[in-house]
Amino acid sequence: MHAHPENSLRKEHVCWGGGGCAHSHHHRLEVQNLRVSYQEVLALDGIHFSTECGRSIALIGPNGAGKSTLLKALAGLLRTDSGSIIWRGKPLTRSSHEIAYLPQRGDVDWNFPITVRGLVEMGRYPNLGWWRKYSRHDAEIVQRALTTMNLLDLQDRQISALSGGQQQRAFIARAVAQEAHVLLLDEPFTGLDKPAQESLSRLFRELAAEGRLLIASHHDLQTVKGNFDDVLLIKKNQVAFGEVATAFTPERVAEAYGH
Ligand SMILES: Nc1ncnc2c1ncn2[C@@H]1O[C@H](COP(=O)(O)OP(=O)(O)OP(=O)(O)O)[C@@H](O)[C@H]1O
Repeated sequence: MHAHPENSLRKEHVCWGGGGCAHSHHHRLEVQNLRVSYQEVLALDGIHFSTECGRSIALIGPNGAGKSTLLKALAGLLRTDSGSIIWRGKPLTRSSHEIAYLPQRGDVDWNFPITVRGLVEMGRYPNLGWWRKYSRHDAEIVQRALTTMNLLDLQDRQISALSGGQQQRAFIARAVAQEAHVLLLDEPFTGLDKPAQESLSRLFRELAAEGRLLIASHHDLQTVKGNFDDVLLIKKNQVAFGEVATAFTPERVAEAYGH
């Protein structure tokens, strides 16, 4: 059965989503000694961390540090050279509907002709086998995602006719409809004004409280504290990982940014 977001309990006991979540176990994501390269360019090396549903992680590092690469690798979209990504105890070898990836704004064709509802409905397709029709259950989940993300009034709008904040919300609604446990977001705050950033940050807290795992690349060092539980600092290699309060020190930031 599918857990309703509104039924989700306390974050230390609950993983969001359907089935198999014993209260004594957490859905864990473990990354072990990950290395990724593009032909001769080594983009990531020695990335290793372990986390669980209910956390939000800021992925920080200078330009070219490998943030997008790591998010794509976690989404199962890239071939890795070595190391492993273990999701719920099993190696992740390809993309999973439990893990949703939201690309950088610049990588999305916002003129693609699709309505908000159509985009959110796309979230159901990974769950549909070719033999199964889009059901009333699917429609309910889409409706709930649109409601949760406050998009009901905008559902018939083309995504090209939305503000940046609304576009982000529509993409997150798609991930919610997908019943993703893990949300990988590439620079979700970029291009949003203050109110939209604040509402997105509130939404992140809610999604984490529901028991989802959020990993977002982030450029604004001033807003890490308060918006995220943990930080993963990288510069091709891993510089630090841990709770923001302890791992996000000026020394580590200087190490990652090289000054
Ligand atoms: N398709 C590609 N082919 C070759 N090299 C690539 C490719 N994509 C990324 N790279 C290289 O891999 C490294 C990591 O890039 P990545 O985009 O992951 O960094 P990033 O931390 O997301 O950067 P930014 O903050 O600028 O978005 C860089 O050296 C980049 O030039």
